Amino acid sequence: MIHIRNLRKSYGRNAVLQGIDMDVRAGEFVVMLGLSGAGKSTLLRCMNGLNQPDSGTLRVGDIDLMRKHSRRELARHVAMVFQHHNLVPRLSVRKNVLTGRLGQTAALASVLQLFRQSDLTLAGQCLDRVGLAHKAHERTEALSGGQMQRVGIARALAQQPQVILADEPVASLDPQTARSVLQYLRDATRELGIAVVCNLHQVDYAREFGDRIVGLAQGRMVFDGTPAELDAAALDTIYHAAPQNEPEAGRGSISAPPANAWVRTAAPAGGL
Ligand SMILES: Nc1ncnc2c1ncn2[C@@H]1O[C@H](COP(=O)(O)OP(=O)(O)OP(=O)(O)O)[C@@H](O)[C@H]1O
Repeated sequence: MIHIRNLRKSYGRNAVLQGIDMDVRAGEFVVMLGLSGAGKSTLLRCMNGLNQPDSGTLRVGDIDLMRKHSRRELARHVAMVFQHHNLVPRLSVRKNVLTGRLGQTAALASVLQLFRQSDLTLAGQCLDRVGLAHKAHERTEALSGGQMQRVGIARALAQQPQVILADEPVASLDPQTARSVLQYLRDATRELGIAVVCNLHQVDYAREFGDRIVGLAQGRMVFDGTPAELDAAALDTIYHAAPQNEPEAGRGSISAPPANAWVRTAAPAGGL
């Protein structure tokens, strides 16, 4: 579903992605972990066509993102769930979900916000999936933060994408609400066979919800394994990476891990 090879992206002299190799299959829930600045959002934005990589291979479904492609074409494949959900507060919940259809609606109908009956039915089904069908006609601003994020998920599902990219979708939520939001996301994507890549800062949630966990450090993938394999040594590799070109004694290989491999080091005293 997602195919990435030797992907590189720099901002000026800042080499943010330094040769990422990654494949994500349909129905797989991949959680991406890493320190702030590791390059997680940049990688998601490349997958969503918002950032243009410098070089490498990046395909989502049958779209080659290294070549010219239309936003509408990409919207049929990729949906995004944002940390701050990016909903329009004064619109109804259903209208916000329907905006997920705009990329696939004829241009004039989009401008006039005319939707087919099939789109209205789909919006209802997507809201039902996140347990909010009864809120369809309420103004979105009246919802709680967790409910708004569930509307954000429903909007992403309404795009009928092959891939959902979620950038810290539960960062502003309390633990109980965060878990329920991730559960809705995981259930919906499993049942629909959608591939998910989800950036998180919470290791516990990564273990609980990820089928697979990917760790980024300084623009390189330094871990790729199951939740069970994410032990203290792996966490050390992800979160205590030495600055590039300045390897610490005994941890030299982390600044240049072999492609698509991860490096075990001694667990830090006290763990994370
Ligand atoms: N538009 C931009 N212009 C210049 N530099 C950028 C831009 N976007 C990101 N960067 C830089 O790229 C690096 C990686 O940023 P990125 O947001 O991808 O990290 P991250 O792992 O998602 O961090 P966080 O967990 O804090 O969101 C950082 O050094 C950041 O300053």
